[in-house]
Amino acid sequence: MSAVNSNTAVQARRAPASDTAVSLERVVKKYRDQTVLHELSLKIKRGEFLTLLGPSGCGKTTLLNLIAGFAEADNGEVFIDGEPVTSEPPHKRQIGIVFQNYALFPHMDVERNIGYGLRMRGVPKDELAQRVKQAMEMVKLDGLGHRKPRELSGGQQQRVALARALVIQPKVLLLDEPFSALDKSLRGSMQVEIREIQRRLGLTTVFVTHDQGEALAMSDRIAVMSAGAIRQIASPADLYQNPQDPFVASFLGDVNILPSHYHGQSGSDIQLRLGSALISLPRARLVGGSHSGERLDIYVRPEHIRFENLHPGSVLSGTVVNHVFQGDHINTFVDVDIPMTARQVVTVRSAGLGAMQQWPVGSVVGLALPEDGISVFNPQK
Ligand SMILES: Nc1ncnc2c1ncn2[C@@H]1O[C@H](COP(=O)(O)OP(=O)(O)OP(=O)(O)O)[C@@H](O)[C@H]1O
Repeated sequence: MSAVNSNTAVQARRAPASDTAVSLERVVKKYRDQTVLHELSLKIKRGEFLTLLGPSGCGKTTLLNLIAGFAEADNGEVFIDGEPVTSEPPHKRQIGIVFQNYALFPHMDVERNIGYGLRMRGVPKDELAQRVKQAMEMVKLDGLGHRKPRELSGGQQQRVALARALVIQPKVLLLDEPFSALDKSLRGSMQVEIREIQRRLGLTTVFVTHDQGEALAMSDRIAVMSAGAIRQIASPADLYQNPQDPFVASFLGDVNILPSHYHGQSGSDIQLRLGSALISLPRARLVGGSHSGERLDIYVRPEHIRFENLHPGSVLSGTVVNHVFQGDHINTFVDVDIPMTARQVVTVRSAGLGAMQQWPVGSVVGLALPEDGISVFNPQK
């Protein structure tokens, strides 16, 4: 047998490398009598950029702290690279972290801040200097090595924090709301830069934010959290287009909620009564089951509704009450009368100025709903 063949044989006997970098299994975290995470399970793939998105207080930072080792689970297990680390202290987990306030050491200059983790690990001086230099180049901090944090801009401080996290060659990078102290334009460019570095290094990254736009723009997958649980985890496009939960649908982008009633089924379609109109949708758009006459909420995003000349078959009709110019799109508010339920204002989003010119305030319009881009939820379930 040749050397190559025997090598192959050895590899074949080995278990295939898992594509899971971090795994949490039924973790529970309590603070006194408050349960902050409820038997939460999550698998983070190697090299992916995963975002924890949710409103304030839903448990995002707590989850990050369990991965980092700053907090210990009351129940359940945390694995990194397949090894249980639930009781391991933070310094044994090989994790890089960028905190919201960066947490730089004020008395150390940039180089010493970045080299801190390597000094703690006893890395020899020459190698340390080399790695600090590389990290500084990567985050574009060349020439600022001898400045103290107070002599840096917010964006530069963030670069130091990022370099300090990257220089230890972490198994996982954790980012806890790292952009919140930056102004809007800097935030956008740092998002792009961090994502480029992360991709180049193939670095498994967990990012915490409560900013939907940031999550949609940056992530391979988003885990939407509320009240200590993950409601849905999927790619940004899938979450936006196919939410499986009303909370997810309304947390990720604007949505109109139209009250309807289940009418019946025909083949692979369901029929809903919306006011006096009967509409047919693919069965797959309804999340959960329903019975005849039961109330169902139709969730439709503003950009999926179309204006039409009012005609007897129009699903919805209403009066334009306002146009709001937003630069790249216009939001038009239409006061809609849904017979047998209630009047409500529906938002329609369109690109360009066409809708504003064609349907001035006061116009009576018809509104068409698409089959795609609609989700239907049973509010009783
Ligand atoms: N050390 C602690 N002691 C007691 N309660 C805590 C502690 N840390 C967090 N909590 C509580 O746990 C819950 C979840 O907090 P956590 O910081 O994880 O939420 P979050 O989603 O990160 O919120 P935010 O977006 O505001 O940072 C909150 O109700 C919070 O008050």
